[in-house]
Amino acid sequence: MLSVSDLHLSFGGIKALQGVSFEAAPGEITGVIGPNGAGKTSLFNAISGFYTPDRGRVAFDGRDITGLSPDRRAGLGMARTFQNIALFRGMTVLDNIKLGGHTRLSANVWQALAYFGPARREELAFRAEIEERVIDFLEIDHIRKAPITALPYGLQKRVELGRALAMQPKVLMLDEPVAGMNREETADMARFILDVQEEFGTTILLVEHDMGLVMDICAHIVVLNFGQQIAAGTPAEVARDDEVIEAYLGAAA
Ligand SMILES: Nc1ncnc2c1ncn2[C@@H]1O[C@H](COP(=O)(O)OP(=O)(O)OP(=O)(O)O)[C@@H](O)[C@H]1O
Repeated sequence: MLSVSDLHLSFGGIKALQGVSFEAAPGEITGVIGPNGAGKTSLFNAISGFYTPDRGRVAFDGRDITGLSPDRRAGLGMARTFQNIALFRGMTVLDNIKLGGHTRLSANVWQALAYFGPARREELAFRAEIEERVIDFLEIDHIRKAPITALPYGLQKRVELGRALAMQPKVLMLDEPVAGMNREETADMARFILDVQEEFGTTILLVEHDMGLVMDICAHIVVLNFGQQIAAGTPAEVARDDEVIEAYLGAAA
């Protein structure tokens, strides 16, 4: 479904990724973990097309997409959320979710906004159906007209997930979906992520610091440290890996 091979990316002298290779299995949740600065967000940006790797390849559905723009990748069925919520804060929940269907999360957002005017009727009806499904699925009907700024943080993150789902992605990339959440919000989000996987069969790639969540919901985990992939396997396998333990203990020290 989604695979990266031998990805290298550097910023000046900093080697953010040094030969990362793995495959996100179809319909499964793959976690990417690692201490601060390990390269997780850089990896996400390279996969979604915001950064161009110095070397290596990103493939999606058997096709090499390394050179494609984020727009084109989104068009193929890749959606993502961001570490810092990237919603239109002055707009309502519903309008943000609508944007998921219309935009490809890119610099072309204004073009997408203009689309609301001349859009074809059937297209809009079809979109509206998807939007309603997403709203229902994420249990956010009661806040559909609320501006984003009026919502607690946990709900904002849920709306951001909704916007990604409105794109009907084949691959959903979640960058720290529970960062900053309290326990209840985290449990809710975990349930929604599992429901997405179960109901839509979506392939999910997850970067997250909350180790409990990663261990609970991921089938497969990739561990990065200083841009290198130091381990990969099931939660149980990586949890007992000496190099992983060392990396985390080192980071905590
Ligand atoms: N745009 C950038 N310009 C320069 N350096 C960058 C840039 N993005 C990331 N880096 C550097 O690349 C390395 C990897 O950073 P990255 O944000 O990918 O790590 P991370 O694992 O996501 O960290 P965190 O868990 O703190 O979010 C770090 O040393 C970081 O400072």
